[in-house]
Amino acid sequence: MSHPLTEKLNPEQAAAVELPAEHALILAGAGSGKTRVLTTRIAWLLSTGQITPSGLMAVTFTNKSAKEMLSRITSMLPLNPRGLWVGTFHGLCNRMLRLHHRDAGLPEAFAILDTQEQLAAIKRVLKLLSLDDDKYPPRTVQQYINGHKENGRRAGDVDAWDDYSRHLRIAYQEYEKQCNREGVADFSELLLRCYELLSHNAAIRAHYQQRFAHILVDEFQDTNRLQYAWLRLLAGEQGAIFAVGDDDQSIYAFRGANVGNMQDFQRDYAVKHVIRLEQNYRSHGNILDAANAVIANNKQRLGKQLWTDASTGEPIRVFEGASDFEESQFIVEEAQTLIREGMPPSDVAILYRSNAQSRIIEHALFSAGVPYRVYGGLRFFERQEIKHALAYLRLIANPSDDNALLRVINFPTRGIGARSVEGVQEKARLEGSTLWQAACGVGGRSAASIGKFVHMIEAMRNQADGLPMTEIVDMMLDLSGLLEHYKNEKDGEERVANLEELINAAATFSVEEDQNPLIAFLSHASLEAGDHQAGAHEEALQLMTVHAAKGLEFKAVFLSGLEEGLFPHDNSANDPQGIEEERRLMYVAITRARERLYLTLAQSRMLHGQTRYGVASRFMDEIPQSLLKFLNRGYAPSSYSAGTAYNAAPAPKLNKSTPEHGLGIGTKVEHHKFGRGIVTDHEGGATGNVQVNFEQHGSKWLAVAYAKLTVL
Ligand SMILES: Nc1ncnc2c1ncn2[C@@H]1O[C@H](COP(=O)(O)OP(=O)(O)OP(=O)(O)O)[C@@H](O)[C@H]1O
Ligand SMILES: [Mg+2]
Repeated sequence: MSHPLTEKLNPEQAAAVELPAEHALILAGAGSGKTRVLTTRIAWLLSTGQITPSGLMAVTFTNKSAKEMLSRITSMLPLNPRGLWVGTFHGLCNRMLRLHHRDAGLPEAFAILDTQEQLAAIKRVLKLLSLDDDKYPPRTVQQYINGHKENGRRAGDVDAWDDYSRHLRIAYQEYEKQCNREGVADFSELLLRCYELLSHNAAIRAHYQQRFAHILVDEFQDTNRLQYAWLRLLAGEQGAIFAVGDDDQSIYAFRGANVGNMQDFQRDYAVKHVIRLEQNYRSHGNILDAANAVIANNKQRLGKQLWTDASTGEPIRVFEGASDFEESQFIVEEAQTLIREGMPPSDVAILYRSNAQSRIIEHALFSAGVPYRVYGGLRFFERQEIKHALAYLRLIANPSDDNALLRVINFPTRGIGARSVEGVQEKARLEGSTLWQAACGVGGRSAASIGKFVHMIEAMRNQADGLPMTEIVDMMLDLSGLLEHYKNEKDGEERVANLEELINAAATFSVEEDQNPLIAFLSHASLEAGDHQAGAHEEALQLMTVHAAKGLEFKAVFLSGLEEGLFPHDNSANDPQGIEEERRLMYVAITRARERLYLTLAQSRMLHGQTRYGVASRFMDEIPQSLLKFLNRGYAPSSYSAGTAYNAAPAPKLNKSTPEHGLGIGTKVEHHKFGRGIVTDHEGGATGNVQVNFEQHGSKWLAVAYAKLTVL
C-alpha cells in the first residue's frame, strides 16, 4: 500500500521519494516535480521515523526557494522549521561558522561584506599597495579573488608568473590579511572558510558526518567545485546524498558552476539510482512548447523532453513598446488588470535579465501605487540610509569593522575631516591595528572630535546589551543622529520612511534561540534579499532577475527586455558557450509561468545613462509563431530575423525539407494520448522534435524518438 504522502505523485516520483538511504540523482526538466519530490522525501523520511529533524540537511540556491522548501515541508508535517538545517549554501555555511567561530578563526560577530563592500575593501588594499586603478581595476581584482576562492584557492595557492600576476597575488594576500584583521568575510569566504573548517578539524567534521545521515540538494546543476567538495566532506562515508537537477537549467557557469558535477557525482559515489521525470505539472501546453522549442537549439544537452497533460492554454502574449517607459507602463497596467480580475499579486512576477532593468519598472509601479517586492537584488539593504544604519549596527557588534567605521565616522557630519581620517588610517597602518584601535588612542588636533565619536559608539555598545532588536535599532537611529539628519534633509521623507521600515524589519525578523539577535539580524541583512518594499506581510507583486527566479513558479509571468544585448546579454553575444547559457536562462524564465506568459521588449531604452536602440532577442524567433499573440503593432521593422517582420502573422514554415524520419510538414499523424493531428514544424533531424497541431489538444512539440507517432 502506498504511503499517504506519495499517493498524489506519479510512479516515478513516488519511487524517488521512497528510495533507500543511498545516493541518488534525479535528473529532470523544469516543473517535473523535482523540488516536490525532494520535499516529500524529507517529510517521508521524518514521518516514517527513519530520521529526526536534526539528522538531515537540505540545501538550495536562493533564499526564496529555501523558504518555499520549508513551507512545503511544514505544510505536509507539523514541525518547527527553526530546528531544520534547510537553507542556501551561504546561509548554512554562515550558521556553521557562527557556531564554530573560534575554530574558524573568526570573531562571533564577523560582518558579511556584500559585493559593494568587498569592492570598497579591495580599493583600500590597492591604495595601500599603491597599485594603479587603471592597471589593476578594482572589479578585475575582485573577480580574480572570488574566482580563486570559488575554486578553493587561498592567495598562497595561486600561481604567478610575471609582475602583473604577482601583484594580483599580493593584492589577494593583503586583502586576506585585512579581512582577518577586521573580522569580516565576503560571500565566497563563507563557503571557503566553512570548507576549511570541516577539512582541518576532524572532530567537527565527524560531528556533522554522523549527524547528517541525509543530505538533499536542489538545483544540483548549479553547484560549483567548492560547493561539491563541501557536500562531499559533510556526507563523509555514511551520509546519503539525494541530488536533483536539470542540466538545461544550469545558469551559473559564469560563476564557476559545473554541470560536470552531475557526472562526477554519479562516478564518485557509484550512484545506483538515477531517476528521470518527464511529465511537467506546472505549465500550460503553449508555455511548455515555447520552452521546449527554445532549448532545442542548444547543442550541449543531456537530452530529455517534457510533456504535459494540461491543455494548451492561452497563447503567449507579446508586447513591443516604443521605449522602455512604454514597456513598463504596459506591464504595470496589465498586471493591475490581472489583479483586478482576482489574481493574487504574489502570483504575478516581473522578470528581467539584469538588475539595472528594474529601476524603470519599479518607478512605474511606485507611481501607480502598486505594492511590489524585489527579490535577490538586496535593494532595500543597499539604500544609502540603510547602509549607514547597518554600519552603526555593525560597529555595535564589532568595532574592528573598518569598512563600517569609515562609512560613518563622519556621517552625519561631526567635524572629522578627511585629513583626520587619513591620520587614523596612517596610525593604524604603522601600528598594524584596526582603525577602531587607532581611533581610540588618537591625539593631536582631531583628538576631541574623534574621541567623541569613539565614546558615542561605546555608549551604543553598552546600551545595546540585552535589548530586543527593535530597541537597538531605535536607540542607534537616535544616538547616531541619523534619523535627525534625514528629517532635516530636504526631500528626506522617503529615507526617513525607509529607516522606520528598518525598525519593522527588525520587529518581524525571527531569531533562533541560540543566536545573538544583533548578529543574526546583520547576517539576515547581508544574506537575505531586501523584501521590505512592501510591508512585510502585504500581498505584493514579485520582481526579480531570471537568476533569482530559478525554482519558483507564478501564475502569470512578464518577461521584460527581450532585446539583443540585454537577453542574450552583450557579454555572451560572441561566444557559443555563452549563448547556450543565455538560452538556458531563457528556458528557466519561460518555465516559471503556469498559465500566462508575456514577452515584452522596447525599441529604445535608457541604460547606464545612454539611449540604446534595440533589436528583438533572437530567442523570440526560436519560439514557434503559432504560439504567439502580438498585442500591438510594432513600430519599426525588427531585424531579429532577416525577412521576418516582427508583426508577421503566425505562418506555417513552408520552406523546410522533409526530415529523415519522414514526418514532414503536413504529415497526418496519431499519438496514443493526444489523438490525431498534423505536423506543423520540425527541427533537429531524426533525434529532434516535431510540432504537431492536434485536433483535440492543440499544438505540441514532441520528441520524435519518444512520441511513437503513427503516420496516417
Ligand atoms: N504528481 C504531481 N501532481 C500534481 N502536481 C504536481 C505533481 N508533481 C509536481 N506537481 C506540481 O508541479 C509544479 C512544479 O513542481 P516542482 O516545483 O517540484 O518542479 P521542479 O522540477 O522542481 O521545477 P524546477 O526545475 O523549475 O525547479 C508544482 O506546483 C508542484 O506542486
Ligand atoms: Mg525545483
